[in-house]
Amino acid sequence: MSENIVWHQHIVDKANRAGALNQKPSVIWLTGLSGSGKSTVANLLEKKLFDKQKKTYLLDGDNVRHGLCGDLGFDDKARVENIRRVSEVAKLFVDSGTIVITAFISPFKADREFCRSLLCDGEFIEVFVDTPIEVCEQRDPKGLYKKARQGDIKHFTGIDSVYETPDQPEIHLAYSDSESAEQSAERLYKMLELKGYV
Ligand SMILES: Nc1ncnc2c1ncn2[C@@H]1O[C@H](COP(=O)(O)OS(=O)(=O)O)[C@@H](OP(=O)(O)O)[C@H]1O
Ligand SMILES: Nc1ncnc2c1ncn2[C@@H]1O[C@H](COP(=O)(O)OP(=O)(O)O)[C@@H](O)[C@H]1O
Repeated sequence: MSENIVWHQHIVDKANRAGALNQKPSVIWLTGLSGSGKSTVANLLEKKLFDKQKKTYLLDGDNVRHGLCGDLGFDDKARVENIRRVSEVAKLFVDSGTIVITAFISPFKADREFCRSLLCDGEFIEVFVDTPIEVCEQRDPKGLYKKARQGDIKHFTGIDSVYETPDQPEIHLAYSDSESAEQSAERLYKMLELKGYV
């Protein structure tokens, strides 16, 4: 924290904003390997919420790395800083009353827990997009696994960079041939409804 700073209490607060929007602000944190389906499911979920007039924002690794985190690479230190910045941004969005969906590999448990620690109880929902690396590599939507195997990309998650599996995610999207991305998004949406977030 910077020195000599004083927190300003604003007249309009998170509860006021959330009340006006008739929703419970939260962070739906999708984590998983590259190609596991985070962006696809996150997009479909945001569309479902948007169609119900909910105020949402989707923070996606590839996109955030075009701007806010464009100066960061993929070694461990850079990934920690990436998730630290994203967590702080997510917290600001929650303060604005928004339902935030994030799609970052976020390979380290401590960093995911850091985001949880910034928020109030129940505001952080960890979703483990648990697709085996063999399936991700087979999909290889951006051709990155191929490049990583050829040695053209260093520190690639699951190949020469670690992914720490969540121990107790709020939601576990276990890979199955029979559950489509649309069905996974619907399952997440129903959970949000059931638990009173929307
Ligand atoms: N070395 C390496 N390892 C993993 N991923 C890589 C790498 N280099 C580039 N990319 C692309 O960057 C996307 C992951 O960015 P993230 O910000 O989500 O990563 S992290 O949370 O900081 O680990 C990731 O996006 P997704 O495939 O959507 O996960 C890739 O498109
Ligand atoms: N059940 C599923 N859930 C999510 N993605 C799936 C599923 N089945 C196939 N896919 C495909 O897998 C790829 C996942 O890519 P993407 O969503 O970019 O993953 P990530 O954001 O985790 O890198 C997409 O091409 C998507 O269409």
